[in-house]
Amino acid sequence: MNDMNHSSIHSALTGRMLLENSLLNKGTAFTMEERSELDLHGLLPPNVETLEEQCRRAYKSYCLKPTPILKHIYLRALQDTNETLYYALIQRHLKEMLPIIYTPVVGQACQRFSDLYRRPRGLFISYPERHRIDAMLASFKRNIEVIVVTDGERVLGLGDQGIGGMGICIGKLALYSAVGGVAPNLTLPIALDCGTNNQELLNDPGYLGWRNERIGDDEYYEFVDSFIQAVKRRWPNVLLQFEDFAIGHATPLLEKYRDQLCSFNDDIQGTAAVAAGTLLSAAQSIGKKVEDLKVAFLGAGSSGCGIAEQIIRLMSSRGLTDAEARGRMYMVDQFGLLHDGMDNLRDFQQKLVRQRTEVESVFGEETTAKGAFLKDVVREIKPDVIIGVSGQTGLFTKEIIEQMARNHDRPIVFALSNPSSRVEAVPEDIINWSQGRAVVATGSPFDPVQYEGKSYPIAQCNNIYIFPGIGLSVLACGATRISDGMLDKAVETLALCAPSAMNPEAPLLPTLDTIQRVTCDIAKAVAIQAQEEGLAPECGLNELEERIHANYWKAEYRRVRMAYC
Ligand SMILES: O=C([O-])CC(=O)C(=O)O
Ligand SMILES: [Mg+2]
Repeated sequence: MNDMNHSSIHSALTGRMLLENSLLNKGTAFTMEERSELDLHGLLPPNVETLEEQCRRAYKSYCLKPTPILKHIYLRALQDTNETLYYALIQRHLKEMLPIIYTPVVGQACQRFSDLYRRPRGLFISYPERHRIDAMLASFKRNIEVIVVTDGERVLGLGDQGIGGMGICIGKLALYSAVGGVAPNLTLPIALDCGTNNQELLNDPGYLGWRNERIGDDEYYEFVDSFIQAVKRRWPNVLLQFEDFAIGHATPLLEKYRDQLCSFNDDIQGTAAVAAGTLLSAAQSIGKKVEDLKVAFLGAGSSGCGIAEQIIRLMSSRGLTDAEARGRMYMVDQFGLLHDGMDNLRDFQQKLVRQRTEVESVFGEETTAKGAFLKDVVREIKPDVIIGVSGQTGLFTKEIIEQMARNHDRPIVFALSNPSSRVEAVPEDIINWSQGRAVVATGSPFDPVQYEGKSYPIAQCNNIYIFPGIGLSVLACGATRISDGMLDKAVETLALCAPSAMNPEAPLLPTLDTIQRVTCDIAKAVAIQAQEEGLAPECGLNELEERIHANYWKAEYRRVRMAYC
């Protein structure tokens, strides 16, 4: 049991060194007693503040920062100075600060990572230093329970950002703590520096990563493998989240390692789970059965195909055969609707393609040869749902949305590419072009849209609704793997928690003021499933609930005492 919420902390550090440690530092909240015991007198202004007072003061400074990226820089500096205050502050202003510490502003922080770099956080493992991985991991004396790792090759929809990908790992882990209650000292962000093919970074004299083109696949897989094996030696029970790997690497890495250590890919499985959960809510709110829907995807990379596979499992759990469910998926990429006559299909696309003969009979030979694009698919197939994971803005055109609105009374439109600058169409346009009838979700946050006197909330269909719950679950129940069954439970639970489950006019996803409670519900459902599958030791429901509660770290100060060695 994790008693860190209540007990005092013993610190071997005193004086200035203690104030430099962001996990232990309380700044002006060190009491006079602590200041005496820990040699802090004179190093702090004399007025002792409460956490609440510190939050008010920090919020004032935050508000003085004129732009989102300056606000981000302020919060990151606070995180590196005093983590308890940082989390207390963002939990009090979650709706306002989430877009600053996470998507979309974190995208800019990744793009400008080297310019903004100030203090060490996390681990940078570069290819030329690959022989030192064990020593690097050993240098972290703490026990680590959750790692988010990236190679920075596909950061959000912003492409190759080299070591700038560290920014997204830091952002994800901040949410593990702020939303999922994973104590920050148990988390570690890692950037695997395999070089970069981003010419701008390579030309930038200030770039802090390894100035080299990305290594080839043979070296790459060997490098990642030595990293994974070192992690398994150092922290065999850690939960490892793969983040923002490029499409060619994401699925092979997931397939190779998901049975070797407790791991999952956030962009494939996390995004898939939140998208399927949101689709279930959307179907309920328009009075349709999810298994009756036809779904077209724009983008058939690892995320798009991951979402399709998750929806197939959802439909199969509701009575469809696997083949019937697959028959409802239409994957479109830059070459058109995927069919089995196409060259260069990736392994993970093979099971999602249509038959060429079928495509030809619907679209004709000429269109099939050129590629049947989303507008053709929407016109001829009349999907109930379009899901954009293309990483490119503007691809949900007025023509496509108007056609969707002609086909269906309540078309479902998910524009999931991140950050906001990459969204397939902005919600305001989707609502206007469909005369207020489209059911809309996006990956990045958007304000509600006003249309003809009515306000339309826009669901943020982002994996933030999933990964913190998985982390909390693993900590509480000790799961050794993340199975498909566990993700299916996250999907069902998310949809059950959606306000639209009670009222079809209400939002499709839980609002942010309830996200911590929803995360605990997801953690519980996922843990029960892990136990049923033999992936976690059995315990009673009460004990499980207690463990979730006990593991939920709270951003509160604890008495710091001197450790006498
Ligand atoms: O980070 C986010 O907001 C969601 C995500 O994983 C991605 O877009 O790669
Ligand atoms: Mg991602």
